[in-house]
Amino acid sequence: MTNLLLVAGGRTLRPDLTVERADVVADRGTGRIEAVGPDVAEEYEVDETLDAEGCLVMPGLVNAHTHVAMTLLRGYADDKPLDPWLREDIWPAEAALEPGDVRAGAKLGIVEMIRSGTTAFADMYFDVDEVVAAVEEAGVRARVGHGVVTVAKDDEDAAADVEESLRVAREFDGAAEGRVSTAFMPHSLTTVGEELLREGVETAREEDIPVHFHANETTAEVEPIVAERGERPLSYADDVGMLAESDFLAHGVHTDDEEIALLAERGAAVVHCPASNMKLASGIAPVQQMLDAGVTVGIGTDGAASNNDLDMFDELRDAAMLGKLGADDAAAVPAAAAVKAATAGSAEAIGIDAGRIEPGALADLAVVEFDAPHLAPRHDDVSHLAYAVRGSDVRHTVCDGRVLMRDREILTLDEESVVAEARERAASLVERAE
Ligand SMILES: N[C@@H](CCSC[C@H]1O[C@@H](n2cnc3c(=O)[nH]cnc32)[C@H](O)[C@@H]1O)C(=O)O
Ligand SMILES: [Zn+2]
Repeated sequence: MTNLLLVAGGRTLRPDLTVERADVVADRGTGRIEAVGPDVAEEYEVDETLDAEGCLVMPGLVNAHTHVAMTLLRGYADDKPLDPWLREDIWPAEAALEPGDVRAGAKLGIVEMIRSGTTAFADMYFDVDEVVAAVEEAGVRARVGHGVVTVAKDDEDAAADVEESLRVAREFDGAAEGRVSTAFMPHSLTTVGEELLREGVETAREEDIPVHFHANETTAEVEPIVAERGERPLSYADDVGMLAESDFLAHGVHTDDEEIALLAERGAAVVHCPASNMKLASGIAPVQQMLDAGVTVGIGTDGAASNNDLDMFDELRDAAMLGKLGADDAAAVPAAAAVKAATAGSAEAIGIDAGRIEPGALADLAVVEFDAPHLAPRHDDVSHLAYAVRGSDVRHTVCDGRVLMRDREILTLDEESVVAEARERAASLVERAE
């Protein structure tokens, strides 16, 4: 047994975003790409082959910000701005969530992601052991964490929430044979009090734990910080020490020139969530400006209740479209930039060594079929990835050198029972919540 997987006969998206005829050999032992090239099939003895004839082999998409178990709340409350949506609908429903619900919702979301070619995600939620169990079973990769909210909690509960986030970050780092990594995850700069935020971040820094949080998502989140502190939110975040190179923040919609310069200087990444920003009418992130400044930009779906799906192809199209609208320039966020953000950019943002097809990189791949009418003719594969491919065009998904979906059949989870359980649990959750 060689333990090698061959992805044969396809065209391959290279790190420089060019496309060439090339096979890919992945080592299931190391989980890494062994070789890429037009003739590598002849050089290796492999024991498993995936047919990619007529397909494009690309890095697995990386969903750099989500709350995966929120699939159970998909379509539960729509058409409201962020603050009332969270306070009146989402948080009360989440208060009724049981650990088994989080497991079921996470599995549903992971099935959806595997189907649409996403191989890794960053997740902020609670009952993180359930998310980890789902990741382990499904075979995907994730950076997970417990979201801390201290507002409206007494001192003891608030401190316990911070402690839980640090505990989770310590305990699960390296789980699922190394496919799980972690971060300390204060929910946002306005939902976590300053003292506990500083303490938590300080501990995270001492222990080399990355920090992930929501920031500058709406003006309603920016204004109180400016009013109270006389400084912009990211200047405050910098002062707290949460803009290190390992750190990544979700949204960054309302960021000014100085904040963008600060991000570029410190090396913290921004995860752009265009669908969520449109749906909650949060605003338009200055993505092209961030890219021009040298900020690492990834893309995320955010939770399914504000999207309402976890299809990263939708997301990267939205990123390209909204980037143009926001910059008032059709040349802004071009196809290649959007594809890069959803792969290498997201991988860099959340700190995993994936998102590019080259020897040595993690063997996380999506094989996209180009046969459908909406993908004809085939002038430019990268254009299609940004503007025309849908998640349902993904034929095979590979993570860590292991095939998770072959010919649209998920091998690691029983899709039918995952969907059935999620439906049942969502129904009783809503009953309990109301
Ligand atoms: N420990 C916290 C939970 C925080 S998890 C992260 C939270 O982010 C929420 N969330 C989802 N989407 C967004 C968004 O776009 N902005 C801010 N929060 C969001 C999500 O519903 C979840 O409650 C508690 O006890 O309430
Ligand atoms: Zn979020």
